[in-house]
Amino acid sequence: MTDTASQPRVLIFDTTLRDGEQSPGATMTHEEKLEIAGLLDEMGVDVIEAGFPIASDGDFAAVSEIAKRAKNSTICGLARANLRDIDRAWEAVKHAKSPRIHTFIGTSPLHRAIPNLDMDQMAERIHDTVSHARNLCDNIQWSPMDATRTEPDYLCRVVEIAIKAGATTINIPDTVGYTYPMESAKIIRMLLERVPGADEIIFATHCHNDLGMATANSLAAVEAGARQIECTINGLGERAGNTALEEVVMALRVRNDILPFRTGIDTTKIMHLSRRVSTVSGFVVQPNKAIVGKNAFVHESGIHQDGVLKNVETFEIMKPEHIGLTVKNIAMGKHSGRAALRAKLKELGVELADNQLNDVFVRFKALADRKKEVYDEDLVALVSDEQTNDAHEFLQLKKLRVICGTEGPNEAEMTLTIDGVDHQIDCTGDGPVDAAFMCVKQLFPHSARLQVYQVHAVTEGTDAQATVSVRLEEDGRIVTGSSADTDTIVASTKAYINALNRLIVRRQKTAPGEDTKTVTYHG
Ligand SMILES: CC(=O)SCCNC(=O)CCNC(=O)[C@H](O)C(C)(C)COP(=O)(O)OP(=O)(O)OC[C@H]1O[C@@H](n2cnc3c(N)ncnc32)[C@H](O)[C@@H]1OP(=O)(O)O
Ligand SMILES: CC(C)C(=O)C(=O)O
Repeated sequence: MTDTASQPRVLIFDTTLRDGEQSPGATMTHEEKLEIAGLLDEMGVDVIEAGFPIASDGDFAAVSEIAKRAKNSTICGLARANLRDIDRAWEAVKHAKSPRIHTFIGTSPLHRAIPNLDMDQMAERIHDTVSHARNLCDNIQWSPMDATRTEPDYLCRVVEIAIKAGATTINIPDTVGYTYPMESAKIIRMLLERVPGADEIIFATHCHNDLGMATANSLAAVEAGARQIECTINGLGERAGNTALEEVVMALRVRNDILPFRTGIDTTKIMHLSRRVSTVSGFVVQPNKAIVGKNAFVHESGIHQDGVLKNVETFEIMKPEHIGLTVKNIAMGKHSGRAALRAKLKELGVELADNQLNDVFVRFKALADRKKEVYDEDLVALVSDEQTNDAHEFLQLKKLRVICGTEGPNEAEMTLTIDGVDHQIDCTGDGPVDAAFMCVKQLFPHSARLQVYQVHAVTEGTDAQATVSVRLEEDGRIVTGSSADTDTIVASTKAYINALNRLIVRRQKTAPGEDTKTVTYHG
């Protein structure tokens, strides 16, 4: 085990609430911002950029409240290079135990042209605004926006001016995600070598992910001497997003052999924060997202499953517990092999001889060809005596037609196959989903209560697939069902029926109140 205590510290600056919130559609409520800030503070984030106080009264109120509540983190407010913005940012952060003002201006030729300032005029503006900020607060961060497309000589010149005017952190933004790792490192090295006073301040890196290199560029900057990484949870941020906090923090932990730097982050809080940010921002984390994607610790292919069962390190470079994920799933599907099937069944309390396992394996593969994911209940059904020759589902939706719209009543006409026999009914309801669910209830009476009903669009557009998940509860037994279809009503009905089929299996396997555990693989 490496002793990291003596390693140089890299500060983690989280901008989920400022740059992250700039993701189109990611607006968070006041309460949500306070909650996320509280979690970031608890996790050990060094600096929280809580917002852009001049942008709106809402932003001002959130930054002020976060500043008052923060226990450990420095609270930072963003400001353009003008006195009004800077004063407003100070008003918002000044009650923090540790306040910071972050002021910026675009220094590249393209950005200098917007306010129509020449190099000298811009240099003067930087001097004046940074000096003004420093008169208010002794913790000042300055950023030359679009630094990676700024002429190197001019970048050195303005960084020197900002340091002389009192900036304590100089952030080098790759605003448009344009740089690549060697260049990112080169810029930091150049500034450290050429700018007088550079060794007395902290250099930060703020990368965007337009070319998918934000994490690599941030780590390269650290290797070259940057000691603050700006990042967001789940990589949220303008356009393709920012450097993902979870990626840089875990990279520094996992590759501490070649990146010998420490952070103050309690990595076991990562997963929870990722889920909360995803929920409050409405930005679903892609399943294959590094570290926090739902597949990041899931092994579906037989060879991988066999490997992790024998030695988890064969296919995992970090432990799920390190990010606060205590269990991980082995997803049973068409690519799974015998080793995984045996392990899953063992968790369900089923031990089979080799020949029995082979039989079950053949039927499991046939089922997996028809179902995207094979659930615990499906496996239980596969091996049970009464269903040995029948992997078909007890309830099947055969036909559904709905009539809905502005004029009521909403009506559903359904044919449901129950244990191989077709049954038909028409029902009305409060909306088409309610009418369809009513048909199922009439044809297959049950006392299960709908606890959760969730609809997600898989893609954009009106032809997008809807994925629906439902959770039912009956006598303490809880089952979930899900389905996807381009028709939301069909997906909803199938998800409901899917849950009922699992409930039927569950009823046969457990007494009321005695819920079976979810099949999971503990690494
Ligand atoms: C790279 C980044 O992420 S930078 C941060 C970007 N974030 C945001 O813009 C989110 C919040 N922004 C807002 O709410 C609004 O844009 C506001 C309130 C800041 C300004 O709104 P408005 O006054 O209507 O200006 P508008 O948004 O149309 O244009 C931006 C103005 O800021 C100026 N500006 C942009 N950057 C800077 C800067 N660093 N320093 C000084 N002025 C700047 C522009 O030149 C433009 O000025 P102009 O109106 O005189 O031409
Ligand atoms: C304000 C600055 C740091 C920024 O967000 C960027 O340049 O991307």
